[in-house]
Amino acid sequence: MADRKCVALIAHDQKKDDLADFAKAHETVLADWRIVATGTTGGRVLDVCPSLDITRLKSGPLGGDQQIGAMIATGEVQLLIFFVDPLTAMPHDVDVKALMRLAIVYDIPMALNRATAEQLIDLNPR
Ligand SMILES: O=C(CO)COP(=O)(O)O
Repeated sequence: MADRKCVALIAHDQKKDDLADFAKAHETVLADWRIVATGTTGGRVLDVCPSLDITRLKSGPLGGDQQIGAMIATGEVQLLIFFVDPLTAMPHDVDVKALMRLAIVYDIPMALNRATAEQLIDLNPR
């Protein structure tokens, strides 16, 4: 439904289990959102929450982060939940930074770890 807000879900490889667990724990709340996700992350979340309305974009290193950044710029994404791995070098680090930058530029709520996501998921009006 077009009137539902849209959340973007992304997790780096070492954080995908954690994001899938987070999504399962908040499945009822997430069911009220439209969801976009980078390719692999979206697949992992759908494995545990098959009923969720998730649009899978490209994988992060292949442009998925940039797709979500563009959706933030056009006002299509209102919340970013991105479980970042700070201990692994990423070939697409510039894309990750660009995505975070656009979330700041457009002043949307952005959770970069689970503790913050746990706070935001309940605060945001749906
Ligand atoms: O790399 C990512 C974010 O920077 C995530 O992409 P995937 O969900 O496709 O693994």
